[in-house]
Amino acid sequence: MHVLLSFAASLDGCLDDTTPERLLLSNPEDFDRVDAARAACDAILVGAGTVRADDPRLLVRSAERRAERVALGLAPSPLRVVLTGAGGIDPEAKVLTTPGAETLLIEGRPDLRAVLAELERRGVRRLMVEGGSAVLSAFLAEDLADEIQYAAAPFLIGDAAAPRAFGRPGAVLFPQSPDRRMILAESRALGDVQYTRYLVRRGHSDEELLRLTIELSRSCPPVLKAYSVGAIIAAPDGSVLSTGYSREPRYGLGDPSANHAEEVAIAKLGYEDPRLRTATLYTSLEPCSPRASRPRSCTDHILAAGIPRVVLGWREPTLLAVCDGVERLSAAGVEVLEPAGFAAAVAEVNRAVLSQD
Ligand SMILES: NC(=O)C1=CN([C@@H]2O[C@H](COP(=O)(O)OP(=O)(O)OC[C@H]3O[C@@H](n4cnc5c(N)ncnc54)[C@H](OP(=O)(O)O)[C@@H]3O)[C@@H](O)[C@H]2O)C=CC1
Ligand SMILES: Nc1c(N[C@@H]2O[C@H](COP(=O)(O)O)[C@@H](O)[C@H]2O)[nH]c(=O)[nH]c1=O
Repeated sequence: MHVLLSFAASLDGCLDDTTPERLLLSNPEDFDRVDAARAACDAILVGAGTVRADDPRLLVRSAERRAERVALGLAPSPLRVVLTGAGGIDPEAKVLTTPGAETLLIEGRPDLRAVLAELERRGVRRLMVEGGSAVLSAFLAEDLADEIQYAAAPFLIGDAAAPRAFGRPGAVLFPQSPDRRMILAESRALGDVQYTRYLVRRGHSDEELLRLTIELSRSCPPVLKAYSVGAIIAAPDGSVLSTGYSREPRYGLGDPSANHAEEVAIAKLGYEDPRLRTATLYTSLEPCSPRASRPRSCTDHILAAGIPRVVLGWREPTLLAVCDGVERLSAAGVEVLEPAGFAAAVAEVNRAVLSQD
């Protein structure tokens, strides 16, 4: 299961102030981003403290997004999950009484791994954890988070008693330490809010890095005539050197709407970077060759950069073009690996492109 933590915090790291009113850290643009993230999940989880403080409904707000979910055969809003310990929650809480989604109340503070196993049993593949402080910290401290979506609000709270995003400094031992830096997957301004997305490293295997390319590919601006692809370039010890995704806004390559994941990841380093000569390029979809939108295909870029090893999630289907990337790379002496078990997830990200006549 993919576990995504989502929160907004002030510049001094607070999730809230100490007044009883709900503090809005996000702006309308950012709340809309959160709404889209909710709509892309199977379940939204919060702790009892958040229900007591905010009394949220935890529903997808946009009628259009609810309709899109229904068209895919899903419930209009994801399953709502509330964790409580000894305290319980008010039976009149909106999360229990507002219609629009099922609510699962998990009582008695079970082990979080058992919670995830239960949700998996119910078919949850993407879980969004929306807070609060104790629950976000617990998921990170127990190394159960795959991704963090963080909105920084342009003000300070300045109150030591206000809840912090991740516990008190020094009080929790987080595995996401300076020795295990997270991967910066996205950062952009949404009005006066800075939105940042990190992917959390939980291993160094080929499969782990390939899985993260698929998560990166979910950032691609969707279009019907091109695939959504994610790419990561990593050193032999698994440390990430660069990332890219299709149509990532990056200039210097030409029209950004034609950008391919692999070329962006390579361009961020430059052909002359010596680390490319021992690196592995991970990509959710076979590198293109030939290419209609630009003279140089991603296969050309990989060969020109001297990258000796490529790991891919899915061979390009014969739909938009006939791709011979794997053959060309192999013929040039590049080691190409295609681990099993990733095709369905890549196809799912690209379902709109693949379902065209
Ligand atoms: N800015 C933002 O994006 C967000 C801000 N917030 C803010 O966060 C604050 C609430 O945070 P907080 O008080 O820490 O509450 P939480 O929402 O993190 O809930 C904590 C409670 O969850 C229950 N629980 C069950 N299992 C666990 C577990 N394994 N680990 C931790 N808790 C568990 C316990 O309930 P019990 O008490 O019943 O034992 C515990 O007290 C509010 O001020 C809210 O406004 C919340 C969400 C997002
Ligand atoms: N205040 C705050 C957040 N708060 C989160 O939103 C929840 C309320 O959602 P709703 O169900 O729509 O009422 C609340 O319980 C908490 O999880 N989130 C953010 O992205 N930005 C913000 O500024």
